[in-house]
Amino acid sequence: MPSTPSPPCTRRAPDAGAEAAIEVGGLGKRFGRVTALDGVDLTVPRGTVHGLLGHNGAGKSTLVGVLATLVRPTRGTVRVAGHDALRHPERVRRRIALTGQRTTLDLTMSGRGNLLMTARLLGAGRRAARTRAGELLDAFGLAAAADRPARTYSGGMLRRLDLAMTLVRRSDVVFLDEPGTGLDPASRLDMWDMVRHLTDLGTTVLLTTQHLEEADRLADVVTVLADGRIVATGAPEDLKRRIGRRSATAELATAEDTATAVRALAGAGLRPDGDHERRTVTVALDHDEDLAAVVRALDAAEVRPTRLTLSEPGLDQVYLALTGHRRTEAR
Ligand SMILES: Nc1ncnc2c1ncn2[C@@H]1O[C@H](COP(=O)(O)OP(=O)(O)OP(=O)(O)O)[C@@H](O)[C@H]1O
Repeated sequence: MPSTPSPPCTRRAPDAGAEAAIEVGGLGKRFGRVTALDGVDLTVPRGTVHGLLGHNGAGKSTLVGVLATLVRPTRGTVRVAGHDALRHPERVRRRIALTGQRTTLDLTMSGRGNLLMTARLLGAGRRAARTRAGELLDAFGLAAAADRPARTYSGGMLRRLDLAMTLVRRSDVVFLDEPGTGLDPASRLDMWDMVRHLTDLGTTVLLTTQHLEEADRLADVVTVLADGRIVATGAPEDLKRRIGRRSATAELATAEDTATAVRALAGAGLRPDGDHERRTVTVALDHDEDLAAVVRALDAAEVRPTRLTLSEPGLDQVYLALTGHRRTEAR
């Protein structure tokens, strides 16, 4: 755990005055006949977490590759951490960190040893390296295990050490790929806390994830890419409000009740979706008055649901509505 953990769901207001950490305009990238990015405009304010969502092949890795100066775009402008990434990629590289799901740890060495070695390789003096390693071990809740070989660490501890390794050099922008993947629920929450903690230190995080809960919990703003274009961008709550739908689901006692409920709700001008096998009927609540209409229609038809549940829209639903793709869970 970080020494001063931030609440996991703190949302940050963009700092309008400050220069954005990432600014991309009219970005295009073609690989032969494949258009991987097609006119992407993106601004990420400093000190925020930005979630990048998209189906397989949507262009996420290409976009991160361009931002991290690993892929040269076909057209467009790219500024990262205050530098033009196309004209001065080396300046950008000094200000960013990129973590994948592969760990580059030496498991025979201790956590401290790994951090010290990386700091020294990056040119830090002995004392500066020790100080930085100590800070990171504290911040990532690894101080007690600092001098044990990393092979004795749990999966969650290794992921934390891996993230700490990418932060040995202080970076303005950190690119993270699915930080919660492969962790048990408690370690995943710890990891999310840790990512939020990065923004407390002024770091900007661009998070690529297929896990919508991760994006929902972590990101101040989410951008949804589909086929190389941005199809939506906004705070998760805004996207859910704008694109998602509330719905009510009635569970019925018998197949006959289910059929009656579907008829009654359709007769009331609603759009029921009956699942006769499960004996449920779901109705999208497009208007404020629709919930009352559901109850009235069922009552008038003398159908008594065994249960009536209300569902608030999730990011899953938003994603599906925007991209037509179901998310692929890799967990
Ligand atoms: N080096 C390359 N050569 C040819 N085509 C490429 C190359 N890199 C990416 N592409 C293509 O560009 C498109 C976008 O790929 P990209 O890897 O950016 O998507 P992604 O959203 O990261 O997908 P995933 O979630 O599967 O990693 C895809 O059609 C992909 O096949």
